[in-house]
Amino acid sequence: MAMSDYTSITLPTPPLWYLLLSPLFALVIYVVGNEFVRAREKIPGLRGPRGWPVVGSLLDVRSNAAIKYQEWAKTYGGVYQVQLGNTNVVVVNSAAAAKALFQANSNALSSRPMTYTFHRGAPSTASFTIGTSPYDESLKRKKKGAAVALNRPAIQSYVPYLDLETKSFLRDLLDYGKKGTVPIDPLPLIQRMSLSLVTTINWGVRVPSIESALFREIVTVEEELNRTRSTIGNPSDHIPLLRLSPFSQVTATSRLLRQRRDKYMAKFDGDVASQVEKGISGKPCIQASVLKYKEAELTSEELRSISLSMTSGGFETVANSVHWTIGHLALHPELQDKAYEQIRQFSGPGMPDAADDQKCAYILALAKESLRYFTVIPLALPRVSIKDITYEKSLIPTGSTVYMNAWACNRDPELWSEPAVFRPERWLEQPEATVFTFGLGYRMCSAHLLAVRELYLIFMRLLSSFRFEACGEIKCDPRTDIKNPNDLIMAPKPYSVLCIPRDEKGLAEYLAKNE
Ligand code: HEM
Repeated sequence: MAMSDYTSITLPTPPLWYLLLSPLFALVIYVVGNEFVRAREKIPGLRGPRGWPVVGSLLDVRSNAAIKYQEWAKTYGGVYQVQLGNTNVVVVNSAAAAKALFQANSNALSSRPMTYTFHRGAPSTASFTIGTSPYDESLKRKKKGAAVALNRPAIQSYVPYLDLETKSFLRDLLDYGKKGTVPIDPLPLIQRMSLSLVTTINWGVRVPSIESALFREIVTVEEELNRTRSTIGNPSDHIPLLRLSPFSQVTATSRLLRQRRDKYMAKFDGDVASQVEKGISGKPCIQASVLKYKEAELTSEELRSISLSMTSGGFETVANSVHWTIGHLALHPELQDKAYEQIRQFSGPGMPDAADDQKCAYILALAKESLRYFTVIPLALPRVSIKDITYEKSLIPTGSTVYMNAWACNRDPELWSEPAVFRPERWLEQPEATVFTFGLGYRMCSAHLLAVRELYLIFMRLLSSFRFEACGEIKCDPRTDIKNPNDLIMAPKPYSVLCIPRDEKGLAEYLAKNE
């Protein structure tokens, strides 16, 4: 056949209806195929809501998932499965089941899921924070390094930092609140204290003021980055179809944020590394401990990952716990008065000692109650199983995603009477009860001892120095008043308080002498 014969062939024009309907056919084929995939993921024998095609139960839990999961437990029992788009999740909602699964199967539940939004584009697992790393040799090295820097003797060496930062916090409340005469939003002051605790404990470097550019940069970047770690709030983690959307800019945004974070991390890490190299014994800090801890054989990427973990793990968690609690205290003067009385009985007049290791039983109880009642990470951090687990009659296969609903476990009526009431006394009656807020098992919060010690001293000093009075309406109910219900770490809505010094002259004199 000659060439010209081919060029003369004219293809039939497809009818218009065909052109219009073919994307719809493709979508239907996708949805049907995807439903088979989703059905195959379900665990036989475990109950759970049916959910919708493609999205599963994602739309039902997009606002405050922990409360919805707690409600569903009434229908499906303490352990059930839900489908968030294509992610099949086992949700654990009772204290007994959480212990049976996360403690008794600590090793089997030692990994984390890799998500599209957060993990995509990262160079290697060594560069993830400890809390977002899957289980592998690199994670084991990082956890070993962190454990050395966060055990009891290490925490003891950080007491001077706790002392300094809590005093600075009192000074800020006194100054910005004009000795109790001007209402303030305490959040930036709380954030400065929490951030400076992280930076001094990790690198021996302070963030002395909320006016500093460094403060503003770190707060902005860390808050935004934590948003990309949301368990429920990134639909493209669970619905693969959405990843095709040209409007999905999340990954580009997180890349930019990570670049900004790398800048301040590199500066902090570099300063400590050069001190250690020159044999200068600077202030005790986590980075110096892990640099000197040769047995862990950490790579430079892993050392950086430990820094990232301390910042992302320690900043917003402590800050938000304090923020919720001050709001709640302002609404409950009777709680403040009881705490004040207990502190005075325990430590006499003057500033409570930073070296006191949580010996004032009532304030320790108040710190634990704050952790229980507000549960700032309501779904803990997601886990992935690395071995099969048998739970009652069901086999939870290797590779399953499992959420611990710490919120529901902390409010389990089998464990607590009146779980929806803030009552520190419950911890005096049941001192050995579990705080589920830090998770359980091998991947439990690496810094839970440090976190409780920080909160204890913060509340000791706050409540012995100030009375908090609400200014305008304070909405501080953790069931209804969350600022961004999709976030990983829950914050309350903004509010203002008067911080009235209990002994203005005595406090001002103490701070002038002791800073
Ligand atoms: C009120 C304060 C805090 C709360 C409520 C909290 C809560 C949590 C939770 C729920 C987890 C996941 C646990 C699990 O999967 O079972 C976690 C992990 C972690 N936290 Fe905390 N945390 C707090 C403070 C801190 C602080 C101060 C640091 C560091 C200075 C820190 C560092 C970490 C690290 C490194 C992990 C990852 C552990 C792993 O994946 O193996 N946390 N935290």
